[in-house]
Amino acid sequence: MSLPSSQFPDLYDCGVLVTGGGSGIGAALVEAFLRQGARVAFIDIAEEESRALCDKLAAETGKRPEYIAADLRDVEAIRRAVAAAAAAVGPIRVLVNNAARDDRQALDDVTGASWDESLSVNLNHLFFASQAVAPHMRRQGGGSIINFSSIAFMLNMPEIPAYATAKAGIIGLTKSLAGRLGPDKIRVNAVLPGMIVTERQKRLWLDDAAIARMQERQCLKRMLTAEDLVGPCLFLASDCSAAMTAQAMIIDGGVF
Ligand SMILES: NC(=O)c1ccc[n+]([C@@H]2O[C@H](COP(=O)([O-])OP(=O)(O)OC[C@H]3O[C@@H](n4cnc5c(N)ncnc54)[C@H](O)[C@@H]3O)[C@@H](O)[C@H]2O)c1
Repeated sequence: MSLPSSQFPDLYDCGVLVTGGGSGIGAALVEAFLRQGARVAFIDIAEEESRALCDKLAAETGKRPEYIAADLRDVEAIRRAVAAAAAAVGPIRVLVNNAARDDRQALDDVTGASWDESLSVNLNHLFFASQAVAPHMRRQGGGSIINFSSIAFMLNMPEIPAYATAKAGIIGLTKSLAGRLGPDKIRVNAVLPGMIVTERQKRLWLDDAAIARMQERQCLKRMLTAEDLVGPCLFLASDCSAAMTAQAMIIDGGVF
């Protein structure tokens, strides 16, 4: 599938920050916002992959996103990265909290440290990136924050207890931030992807049988890809969704 052709004029020249933009869905979003004419920065821990993405997009689109290397598990690093992003692309009006890591773990292998680490890579940074970006959005009279949750927390997936907990927590976080930031005209919404077949997912977790089983549950009988998240995220970022906040949008081909 290719990127949707729709243009959102209010995203032109707009400062956008995507976390985990170096691969998968985040990379598709970095490209999509660039193609809208936005000024795009992204944070990622995977330096080689991220720099390769910047080179590829610069060659293909004539525009280079700003890559900021940082570990989102470190709150001070988040604050520095958001400041660096704003210095590079100007005031941030859209934040996409996309980064995560869906490691599998057997129940008996979970420790206090591994549980905390999972919440720090899958939940905590969404709050701290939003906190760091809020003053920039306030100064511009508003903004849009998009939080990546997952339908995984509504399925019986026994091997991802901390990830599922984080993804459920993101719905609560979204509601709370939307209430706190609404008076500043900052909207906060969540997206819940279904099974999105990326290279990483195929390499680590998904075989043909798992993909076929999920398609059996979907209303739409096709594989979903990273590009399927682009239209919903552009819509939530743009003023087309100006009255929409505190919502959770499921993009799963009709599993739920
Ligand atoms: N792919 C799916 O099927 C699916 C389904 C539901 C929800 N989601 C959600 O969508 C989002 C994107 O998923 P994806 O499949 O594209 O994932 P991905 O693993 O391909 O991309 C995640 C990115 O985050 C980066 N990252 C991980 N830990 C980091 C850290 N500590 N600091 C900075 N960057 C870090 C990775 O390097 C990577 O580039 C995630 O929030 C995921 O939970 C994905």
